[in-house]
Amino acid sequence: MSSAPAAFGIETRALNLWYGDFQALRDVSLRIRPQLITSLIGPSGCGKSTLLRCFNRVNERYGYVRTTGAIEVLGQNIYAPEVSLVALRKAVGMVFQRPNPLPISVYENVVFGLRVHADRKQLTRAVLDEAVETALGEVGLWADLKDRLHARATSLQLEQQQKLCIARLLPLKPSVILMDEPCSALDTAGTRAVEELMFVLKQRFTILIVTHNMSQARRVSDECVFMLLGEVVEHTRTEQLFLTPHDTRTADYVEGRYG
Ligand SMILES: Nc1ncnc2c1ncn2[C@@H]1O[C@H](COP(=O)(O)OP(=O)(O)OP(=O)(O)O)[C@@H](O)[C@H]1O
Repeated sequence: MSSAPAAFGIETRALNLWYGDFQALRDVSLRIRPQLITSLIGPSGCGKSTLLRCFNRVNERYGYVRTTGAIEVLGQNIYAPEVSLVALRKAVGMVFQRPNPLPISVYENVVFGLRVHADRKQLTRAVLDEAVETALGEVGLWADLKDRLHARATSLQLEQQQKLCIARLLPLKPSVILMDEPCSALDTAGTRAVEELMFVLKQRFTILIVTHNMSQARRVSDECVFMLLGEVVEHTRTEQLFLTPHDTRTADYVEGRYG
C-alpha cells in the first residue's frame, strides 16, 4: 500500500455487499477522516461489522460474498491488482470483541507480524527487542510487562490482553485500525483504559470502531455513522448526531425508540 498523503483514511463509493441473495450493504458512500475516531452505530444486524470487514477484505473468506463499488484506503483502491491481501492487512489492522492473543509469549505476540512480514535478515534480536519495548510502551503496558515478556499472553488480565492485541499491530505501521466492539469483554476500568489508549492512538491513525454502547460512541468518537438495514442514514460530528440529528430515524435510534 502506498503511503502518499490522502484526504481520507477510508473512502467508499456506492458500496454494495451480498451474502448470497441477501443484500447486507446498500449503496454505502462514506469518507472517514484520518486522525479521528469514527463510530459505526445502529441496531443489531444493520451491517456495521460487515462494513468494517470490507476494509481489510475479510468478508471474502466466505465464497458466497459479492461486493460492488469502490473502497479506497489512504487514496488507494484496495481491489487494485497490485494490492496484495498481505499488504492490505498490514496497513489495516483489526481488533476484535474478545481479546485474541496467540497462546505464545507476550514478546512473540508483539513480534509475530514482523516475523511474518519483514525480511528475516533484518530481524536481529536488537530490532525485535526494540519493537517490543516501543509497541508495549505505546499502549502503556511496558512498565507492567517488561519483566513478564516471556509469560503466556493468554495468562494476562483481559484488559492487558486487549492492549496487547493493539500493540501487536503497531510494529507493522498500519494506517487504519478497525475495532469491532473492542471493549465488550472488558469491565468498566478496562473499558476506560482502552478508550484512553484510543485517544492517544488517534493522533496517528484512522480509527473506526463498531460499538453498541451509545455512551461509548459519545465519549470516544469525533464522528458517528448511523446505519440502518445496510444503509448509511447519517454521518456527522458526534455531538450533532446525538443532539440535533438531521434524520428522524437517527433521532429515533439515539433516543432509544428502537434497536
Ligand atoms: N457470514 C454471513 N453470512 C450470511 N449473512 C450474514 C453473515 N454475516 C452477517 N450476515 C447478515 O448480514 C446482516 C448484517 O450483519 P452484521 O453482523 O454486519 O450486522 P451488525 O450491525 O454488525 O450486527 P450486530 O450489531 O448484531 O453485530 C445481518 O442480517 C446478518 O444476519
